[in-house]
This record gives sequence, C-alpha cells and structure tokens, in this order.
Amino acid sequence: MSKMGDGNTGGGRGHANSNSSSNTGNNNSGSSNRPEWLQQYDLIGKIGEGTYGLVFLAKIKSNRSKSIAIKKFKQSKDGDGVSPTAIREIMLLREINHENVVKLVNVHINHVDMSLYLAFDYAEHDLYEIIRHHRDKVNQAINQYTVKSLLWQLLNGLNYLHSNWIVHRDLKPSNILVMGDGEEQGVVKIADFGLARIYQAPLKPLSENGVVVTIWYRAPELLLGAKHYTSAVDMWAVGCIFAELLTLKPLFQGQEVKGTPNPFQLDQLDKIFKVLGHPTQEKWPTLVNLPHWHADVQRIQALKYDNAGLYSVVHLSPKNPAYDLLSKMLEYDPRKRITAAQALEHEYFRMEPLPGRNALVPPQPGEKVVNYPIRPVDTSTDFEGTISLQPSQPVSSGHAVSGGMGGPHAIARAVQRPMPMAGIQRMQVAYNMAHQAGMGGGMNPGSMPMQRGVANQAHQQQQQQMRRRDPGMGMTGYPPQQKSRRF
Ligand SMILES: Nc1ncnc2c1ncn2[C@@H]1O[C@H](COP(=O)(O)OP(=O)(O)OP(=O)(O)O)[C@@H](O)[C@H]1O
Repeated sequence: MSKMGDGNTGGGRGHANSNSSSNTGNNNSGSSNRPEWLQQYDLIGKIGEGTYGLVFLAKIKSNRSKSIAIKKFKQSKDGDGVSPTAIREIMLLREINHENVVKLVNVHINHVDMSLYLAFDYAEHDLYEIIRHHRDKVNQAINQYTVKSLLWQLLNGLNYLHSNWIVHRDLKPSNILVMGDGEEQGVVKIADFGLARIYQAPLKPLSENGVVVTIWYRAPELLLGAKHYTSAVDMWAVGCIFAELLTLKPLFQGQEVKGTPNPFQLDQLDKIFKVLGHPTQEKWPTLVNLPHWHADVQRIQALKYDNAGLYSVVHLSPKNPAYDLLSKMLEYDPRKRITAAQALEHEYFRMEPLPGRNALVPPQPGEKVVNYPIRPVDTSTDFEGTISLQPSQPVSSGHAVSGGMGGPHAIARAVQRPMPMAGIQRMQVAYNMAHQAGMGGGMNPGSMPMQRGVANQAHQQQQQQMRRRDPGMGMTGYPPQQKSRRF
C-alpha cells in the first residue's frame, strides 16, 4: 500500500515555512518548521496524548472565541503512516454531523513529514475526568440526572453513527467528551469515531509514548477472538461506561497481556465472568465458533465463578429499570445485546429524572451543580510533540497549565476488520469527496480496483445515509411522548 507521501494531498500543501513561526500564538513560537496551514490557528498547548498521537488546544485566529482540538497522528515506528485509503476514510468522517458526535472541522497534512492533523471542535470535559473528579476529589456519586443525561446523549450519538454504518470500536470514558461553558454546555460529544482504521493492519500502537493501554471496555466476543467488529461491541462498551458512571469504578479491570498480535486476554475475561457468570452455549450458541474459546476452553472452564451478580456490583435492585438496561447492554451474545436505538426506547429514560440536553446542570432549582475542572494545558511541549522550547507559562485562555500530560486510557485495538465490499465502496465515495474538496491530487484511484458504476451507486446510498434526518434514527431529540422534558 502506498503511503500518504506518494502524492500531494492538497489539504496539507504547506511545506515547511520559515516565517510561520509567529502563528503558534504564545510561547511556542520558537520553531521555524511551521506548516502554512497552521497560520490559521493560535496554538495554546498540549492537552492529551493517545495511542497514536498528541492532542493540542488551539484557537482559530479569525474567531478567537472558538477553541479547537488538533489531533496529530505520528508516523508509526515502521513508517507505514497514513495511507490514501485512510485519507479517504477521514474525508468521509467530515460528513458526519450530529449534535452528540464531535465535529471534525479540518484535515491537514504536513507534507514535510507526512504527519496528519485532524482539527475537532474542542470540548472542555470528558467522562474520564468527570468520573475521576467524583471519585477522587468530591468523593460523591454523580447525580442520577447527570448519569441519565450523559447516557442518553451517548446513545443518541452512537445510534446516529451506527445508522450510518460506523462502528466506533474504541469507546471509553476519555473518548466521551462533554462541552463546557457556552451554548452547548453539558452536551455530550463522541470523539475518536472511525479513526481505528487510519493506520494499516495490524494496528501498531506507538508504545514509546508511554500511554497506558486498556482492554476494560472490550466486548467478550473480541476477547474470544472474533475477527469482526459489529455495532454490538460499542454497546458492550456503553454498558461498561454506564456501570462506571454509577459506581465511579471501572466495571471489569483486567490486566492486559502484552504481546502481538492480539494475545488472549484471560484475565479480562476472568473479571467479566466473575461478575456475569460463565457464558454457556445455551445463552450464546455461536460461542463455540470463536477461536479462543476452542483454544482455551480448558483454561477458561477451569476458572470457577461462584459470586456472580451484576446487581450487587452496581448496587441496584434487579427490579430497577437502570439495572435492566445495563444487563441488556452486557448481554454475552452480541446478537441478543440491546442496540442503541432499542436502548433509547428503554423505560429507564421515561421515568424521573428525565434526561436533558445540559447533562451537567440539573434543571431543578436548588440542586447542587458540580464545577468540573478545566483541562490542564501543557505549554512546554511544542507542536512537534517532543521538543521543549521554553518553560511553561500561564496561558490567557483560562486553562490550567501543567508540565506533564499523559493520556489516561487507550485501547489496543484487537484486530483489524477485513475490509468488506461496502467498506471499499465507502472509500471510493470518500475519494470522490476528497476530489471535490481539492484533496485529490495525490490519491490515485487506480490503486484501488473499482467499478465506477458500483462506486457511484455506493456514493448515492452513502449520501442518503448521511442526509437521513429521521428522529427515530438518533438525530438530536429527547425521549418521545413525554409530558415534561428537560432541555
Ligand atoms: N475534541 C477534543 N476536545 C478536547 N479534548 C479532546 C478532544 N479530543 C480528544 N481530547 C482529549 O485528549 C486526550 C487524548 O485523546 P486521544 O483521543 O488522543 O487519546 P485517548 O482517547 O486517551 O486514547 P486513544 O487515542 O488511544 O484512543 C483525552 O483526554 C481526550 O479526552
């Protein structure tokens, strides 16, 4: 597969530019290797680090009230960075538009080192930090209204993604963002969707960045070696996140087995089985078809699970609708697991307190509002990610400044899904869109065998999917048929 650098990708036409150092905004202005596209931003500093790169906070110069999170994807160690295929996928992601999905506002490619930069709308909070704040700082459960509103919006965004054939595959608390002060305060935004495929298979996390990899939200079918991601894997992760919102503790905290590719994660399964009991062929008929079930059936079955009981772990009565919904998300058989659309219809969302748009501020007067901390910004790391140019200085954007940052969580994705025909069609569509967006220069459609008619048909189907605005398909909106709704 050819690399991104095989051609001019247009969106990243900016070559190293010696007078663009002034565009870094504050104290990071010392570097002279600034790509041209960066001039539109004032770079504030680093806000996080994930498996595949760094995340920076920036302001748009023409509209300084607008904050942007720029995610930089590094080259992998083997140099097999971002392919034309990946760029086409990313161009498709630009079409995604839903209130509960973070907006990809720009795609930049630095022609000098072939690094990729994605600019997203900035969100001040995420569920990892919100949960941590309640657990470690205020030592208090998250109120029911907030839990329900966060979950409702997460499902709403996920239903939209699933309706558009996008499986997230890496849902975890740090990927669920929540907007800070402003018109969208308390609105949930799903981040990092669809990005799992931008690196070549098998995915290679950049281990040298020291990011802790977590498998805690991984569905049992993936742990048992399933090769295909379905939307059910996201619903398992939502179940784990729901339980964590209720208890402030990760539900299944397994120890990850290191090694490649895709080692058997017995400890993670063990943690799951201890709470949910052993899966049986009766409950999950296709279990026997999973590779690790066969290979490790003796090891798995040697483990004894006496004290299974999800309700006792999450401190809910089995009769509680919250428990009913949670247990349906944590159904072993992915085919029986509740879908996002079904979950949105669940009784839990129709009883008081009703979910609302501002998840952080309960609508009843007098209810306690928690002030969540803003993201710390590390101004000592420059845009190249590693060079410390100047000591940290306070920034004027109202953000806390910190010296060191570390991405709290990152999942080592299990397996790369073999590209189905629909996926190939989707990429051709993205290729067309990339052309329209002026990014086609270096993307050789000949590198992907494709029948034009098929691609056009796929394009039309895709456009229809994207334009779908059926409220039942998870667009913005709150539970139907309710007397009093909170917005
Ligand atoms: N649009 C955004 N606005 C604000 N913060 C963001 C945004 N996108 C990501 N972040 C934050 O940046 C940090 C790193 O994000 P990133 O997605 O790179 O890593 P991760 O989710 O921790 O791991 P991985 O990339 O492996 O999935 C996280 O704390 C995340 O909440």
